[in-house]
Amino acid sequence: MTYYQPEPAYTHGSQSKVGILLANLGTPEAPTAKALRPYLQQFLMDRRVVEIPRFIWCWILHCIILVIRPKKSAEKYASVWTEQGSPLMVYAQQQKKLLQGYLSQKINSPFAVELGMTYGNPSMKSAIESLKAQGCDRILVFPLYPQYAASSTAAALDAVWRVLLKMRNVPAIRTIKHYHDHPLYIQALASHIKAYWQQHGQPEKLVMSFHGVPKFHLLKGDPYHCECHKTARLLAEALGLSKQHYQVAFQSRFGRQEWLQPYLANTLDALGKQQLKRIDVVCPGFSSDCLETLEEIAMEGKHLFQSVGGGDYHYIPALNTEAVWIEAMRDIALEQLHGWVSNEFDSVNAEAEAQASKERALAFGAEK
Ligand SMILES: C=CC1=C(C)c2cc3[nH]c(cc4nc(cc5[nH]c(cc1n2)c(C)c5CCC(=O)O)C(CCC(=O)O)=C4C)c(C)c3C=C
Ligand SMILES: [Fe+2]
Ligand SMILES: [Fe+2]
Repeated sequence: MTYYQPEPAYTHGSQSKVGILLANLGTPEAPTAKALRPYLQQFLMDRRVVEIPRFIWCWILHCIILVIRPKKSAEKYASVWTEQGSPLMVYAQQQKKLLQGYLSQKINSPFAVELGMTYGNPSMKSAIESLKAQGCDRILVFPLYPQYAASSTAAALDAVWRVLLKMRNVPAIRTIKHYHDHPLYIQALASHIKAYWQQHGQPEKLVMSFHGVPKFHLLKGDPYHCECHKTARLLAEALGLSKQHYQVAFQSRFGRQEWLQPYLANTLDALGKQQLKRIDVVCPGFSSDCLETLEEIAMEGKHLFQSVGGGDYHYIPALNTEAVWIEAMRDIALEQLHGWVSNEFDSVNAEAEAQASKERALAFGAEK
């Protein structure tokens, strides 16, 4: 017996690959209370997600939350479940396949893409083991969260570190912390929204809704709140929206603590009472649709807004498998893979560099 996992056989001279590990949250296996229980238990036992002291939290979680919530959440999941499974999983698998294809047109050296979930399956362990079995000794971790939050991004990275802690032959690791202000991400959002408006017309107001976190995370230095606001500002600029034409809100409050404000429910209530003729809601922090967008925003939100006098309500789908988004993912990954893969960008850069140095040499010669 050894503490460290057995390794794939090491062979001299084998070509090493680069792995891209798409990291996402995870989702239950089925829309049932039975499947929700272990998922919620793993999720809500994570200290990154709930920071209440363990002895109090274990009691609350097991005696109250895991008794009541699985059934309620299962009903919500059932309302968005597809024939292929949970929307989050379906989109994440499609994103993985598409990214693999898009990258293969740009990368000349061997690479592999895998999907790993912080909670549930495919686990981070299975994803990393699969990358290693395919010969990857360098891995880029690409969280599918544009804005950094300790409760999402750091939780995903923790799940990666936990796997590595038990590994004898640890791969080199690079991580993407965030891309909330990356021009390609902002452009992808803007062109996706513009295309939606071309087809469906434009609203009086665009609500940009982000997943919430407890307010004390912000007070203790989590940059998530600021990153959400920066995304919103850049997106509004790219769409040419002035301040009165958009609003930021935070959704999915969990528990009794104060969360980031304004709450989406209050925002929709106020906008509905103003009897706006039409609002659109978009969730820029979700790279794919999931329970939180399809049920809470597209269904519950619409009901809230219209029940107090609001007019038309459109939910603009997440980026999902839009080509602009997969291209953005590819190019964000390529920036971070610099020096690890050979690609067209490198040859373009190499050509530009060669040309620049030729010009410098000529200029130097002329000066002399
Ligand atoms: C931006 C990403 C996310 C952050 C930050 C985040 C923080 C956070 N979430 C909870 C509690 C729950 N979230 C749940 C679902 C869920 N959360 C995210 C993303 C972020 N969460 C996604 C994409 C999803 C949907 C998953 C899916 O299967 O579609 C749930 C489970 C559903 C339910 O029972 O309501 C809980 C619980 C907390 C407490 C938190 C920050 C502290
Ligand atoms: Fe969440
Ligand atoms: Fe802030």
